[in-house]
Amino acid sequence: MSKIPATVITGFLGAGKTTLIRHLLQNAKGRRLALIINEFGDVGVDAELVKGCNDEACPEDDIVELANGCICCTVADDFLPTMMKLLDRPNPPEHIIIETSGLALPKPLVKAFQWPDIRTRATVDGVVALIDADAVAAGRFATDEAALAAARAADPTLDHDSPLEELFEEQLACADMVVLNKTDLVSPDALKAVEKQVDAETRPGVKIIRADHGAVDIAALLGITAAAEDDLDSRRSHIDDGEEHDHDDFDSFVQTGGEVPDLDALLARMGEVIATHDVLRIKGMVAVAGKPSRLVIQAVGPRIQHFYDRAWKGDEARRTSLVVIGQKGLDRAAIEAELGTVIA
Ligand SMILES: Nc1nc2c(ncn2[C@@H]2O[C@H](COP(=O)(O)OP(=O)(O)OP(=O)(O)O)[C@@H](O)[C@H]2O)c(=O)[nH]1
Repeated sequence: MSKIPATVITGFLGAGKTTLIRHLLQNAKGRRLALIINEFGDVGVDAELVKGCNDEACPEDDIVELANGCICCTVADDFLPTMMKLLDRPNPPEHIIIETSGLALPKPLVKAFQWPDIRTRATVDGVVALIDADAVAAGRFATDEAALAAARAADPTLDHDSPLEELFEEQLACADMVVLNKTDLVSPDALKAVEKQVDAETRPGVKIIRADHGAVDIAALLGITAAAEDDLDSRRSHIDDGEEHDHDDFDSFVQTGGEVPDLDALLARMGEVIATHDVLRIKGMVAVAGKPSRLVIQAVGPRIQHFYDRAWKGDEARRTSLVVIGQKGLDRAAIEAELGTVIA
């Protein structure tokens, strides 16, 4: 029996994983795909957006959400049973795509493919790491040496680099292919510098391809045949050295409310909140007063994007829900108060 290939899509918060997967589904060329989506924060925006594709390549039944925290920490409880269910279907998918949360370490997930129940029936075709070229060029993953020294002085047990840098290294070290995304936002010279920085973190021979809005040819992405689960030792991870990985370095919460009376006021306030509190990511759905459609809002660092995705359904409450993610110490009360002034 041939094994069902699975592709793991990793990459930091907002790198463009969902965008790439939507592109993949829309260009699946007749392949039947199943999707496992793991998201940080429980608003389920990614799954909603992917389901919104309404694509034959991946009907809603083939999209599974894993919302109980990061996939790397819930492998046994969530991921394995989900995989078994997909593999046990009378008509299993041709290829499984797994979107990890932006804070997940890919290695424990790849390791799960060594479990006896899975190993004979599925294989990791490839780990694809998405990189936000704009964020790398802006130095978001570089260590702020002064801040690190101060943190170590305050907590001598601190045993790793900045949490963002750690994830950047971790996700690239596990990759079989890197997609350098958001090339539209950086200059050619900056892109070359980013490529060099990325190349330094990958294993030898790993290909880096450039992309704009995750537009990568499905033939390049699927069918890498890496069997990554057989090659774990070459993929270095901080957890190999016995380091803990419990996501304590990040904080997140969901802010909910009613309608937003003035969208421009919300956008302006979000911009201020992101800058003041160094928020990494905000995403969610907004009920804008007087509008029949719901608004999807996305912020990655200082960049905020929004669009109306579909009409509110008759039985749906017109509510606003935003996931806010930042580094440890995020001032939730202050952010809630500031955003609360523009959400009813
Ligand atoms: N300018 C630009 N924006 C992009 C590109 N790719 C994605 N985006 C935008 O970046 C934001 C985040 O994209 P997502 O695809 O949701 O990122 P993600 O990696 O799935 O995010 P998380 O699941 O929260 O980690 C969205 O507003 C996208 O429209 C790109 O190539 N260029």
